[in-house]
Amino acid sequence: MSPVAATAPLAVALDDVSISFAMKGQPVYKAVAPTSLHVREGEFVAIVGPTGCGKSTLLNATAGLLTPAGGKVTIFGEPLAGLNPQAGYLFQQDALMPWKSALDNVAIALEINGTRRADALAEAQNWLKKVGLSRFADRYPHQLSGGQRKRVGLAQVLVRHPKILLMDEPFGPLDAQTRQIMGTLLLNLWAQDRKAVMFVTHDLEEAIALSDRVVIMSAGPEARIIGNFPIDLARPRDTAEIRLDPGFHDLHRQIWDQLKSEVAKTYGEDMPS
Ligand SMILES: Nc1ncnc2c1ncn2[C@@H]1O[C@H](COP(=O)(O)OP(=O)(O)OP(=O)(O)O)[C@@H](O)[C@H]1O
Repeated sequence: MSPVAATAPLAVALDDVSISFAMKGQPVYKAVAPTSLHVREGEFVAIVGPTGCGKSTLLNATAGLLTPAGGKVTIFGEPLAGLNPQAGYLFQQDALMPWKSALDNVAIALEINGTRRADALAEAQNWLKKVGLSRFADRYPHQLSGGQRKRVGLAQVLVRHPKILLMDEPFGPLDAQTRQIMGTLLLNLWAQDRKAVMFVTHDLEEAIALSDRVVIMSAGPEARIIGNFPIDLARPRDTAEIRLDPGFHDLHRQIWDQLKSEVAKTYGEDMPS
């Protein structure tokens, strides 16, 4: 059981979802075999698995960026048709516009939905403050560090108040220390209104430090979810300090026991013993 109440409404229900890719002149690639994943309102779920297994693909199906070959995607009880309007998506790569300041990059997320510019700017300023960047509002992306650009990216997604947050290796390019700082910032912001989160990461420690539940995907092709580990560590958490908790080590050992055999399948004989 995840620490989130089993009675909380379902934000995302993937039921027997399978995903294939057709490429010219090649057999259809069955990336994801029928698999199911339910994420409740207020639940933070991390998805880990070997490289290329289909983690991003599953996130893309939830975002409505691709249509599954089979199964159902249901968002707050409604079948998903087209793009998921409830979801905010944060990718590994920055999605910032280089010709706009940090403030404008956040404000534009509201302006494209019809918010008046003055209101959008005020709200953007408010979010830059929440991510600790008030003093950098006028800077352009190339004048910001990697961690600062991630903060702008986070503000750009959260300013729209999505009910579901889809995060695909969002802190991947950052150094280990900045990743932990970003993790703690994310948890602090998340604690304010507890969105449903699906967080893809290669980093098992990061997955445990952040989430209520870690799910494991098997190696592809025909990957599916094969492990489900509730993370009952106390909140609020500091993502650096929680790693010193004995409970953290127990969870890491249990989950890695299952994950390592999937990782080994991906690397075959190249896997160091
Ligand atoms: N548009 C596409 N066309 C063809 N194959 C694709 C496409 N997108 C993904 N794939 C394949 O589907 C599989 C799953 O890809 P996906 O990006 O979801 O994996 P991942 O688990 O997120 O990988 P990583 O951890 O390396 O980011 C891979 O074998 C990939 O090559």
